[in-house]
Amino acid sequence: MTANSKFIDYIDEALEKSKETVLSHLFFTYQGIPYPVTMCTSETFKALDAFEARSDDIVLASYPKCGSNWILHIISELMFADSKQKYDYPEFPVLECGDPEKYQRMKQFPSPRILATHLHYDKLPGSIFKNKAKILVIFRNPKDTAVSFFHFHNDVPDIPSYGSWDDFFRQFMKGQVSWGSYFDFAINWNKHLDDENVMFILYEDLRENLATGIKRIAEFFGFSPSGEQIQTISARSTFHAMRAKSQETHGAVGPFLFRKGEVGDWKNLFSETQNQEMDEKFKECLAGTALGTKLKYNSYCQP
Ligand SMILES: Nc1ncnc2c1ncn2[C@@H]1O[C@H](COP(=O)(O)OS(=O)(=O)O)[C@@H](OP(=O)(O)O)[C@H]1O
Repeated sequence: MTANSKFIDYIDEALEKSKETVLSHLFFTYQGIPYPVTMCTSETFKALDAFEARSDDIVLASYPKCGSNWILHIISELMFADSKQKYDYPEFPVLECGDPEKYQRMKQFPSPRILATHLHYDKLPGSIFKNKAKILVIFRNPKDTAVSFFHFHNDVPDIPSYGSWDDFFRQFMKGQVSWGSYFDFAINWNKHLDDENVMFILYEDLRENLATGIKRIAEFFGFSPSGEQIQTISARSTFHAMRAKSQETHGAVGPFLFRKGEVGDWKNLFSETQNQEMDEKFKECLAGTALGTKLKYNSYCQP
């Protein structure tokens, strides 16, 4: 990613819009889900219905703050190892963000195109399934996800802040945050983890063993990096390596986006009552499900 890429331009534009936006005006609702007015519009959502996916598109699906920029980086490294061509981000990679004409422009882009998305499964454009694009879905434990989301709002100077962690927690649990409820997102995906062309990856597993995760991702998308290339990509994809380059890759927001990259940071913010409330919600929504097991909640969300 270069300093002049569309990626940084788009983030800077969204930050500029955020400066003039107060929290009470940050969201608009489209088909029942709140989205930030600084990044999404209903015109773009309508245009998205007609988006034509390709079978070789690389789809990266995640709820916000579950590591999408990490996976994007790994994929672009794999593409570089494969073809020696840098993926130049001709467009901001989050499919649902941007102007409605972006889908027309995207028709001209060479394959493979990288499509990141925070959309819930049932809001994804039908052509992704019809044309059998491969989808990598990345999940992170809900407690660290919430904490990362809160800090993003409250640490980035131009993004509307919440009054306190307690305020944010209340809204997160109600799903009144950008891209809606973590739990609805998870319930929706739970039914599709074994679908053809879908692969699941857990943030915490990737952190535990980056090289193994990169190998799995490469195999899924049909890249064949050598052992040495896997090692090089792993070294370039650690939190510290990515944070060190974050201003270059993501502009002013970089150091806030690559904040801590830890597992268990929730222990610094969750009260006993909030722990119990989220444990109950997890039980109600995901306990005993395939995704509930894959999230390893007892390992990552218990004190
Ligand atoms: N390499 C690497 N290793 C470990 N963790 C990493 C890495 N890259 C990004 N991150 C962490 O991912 C969190 C941001 O998630 P997203 O990229 O999905 O954010 S966004 O929704 O696109 O804004 C954010 O988490 P927190 O640090 O907990 O806030 C990032 O630090």
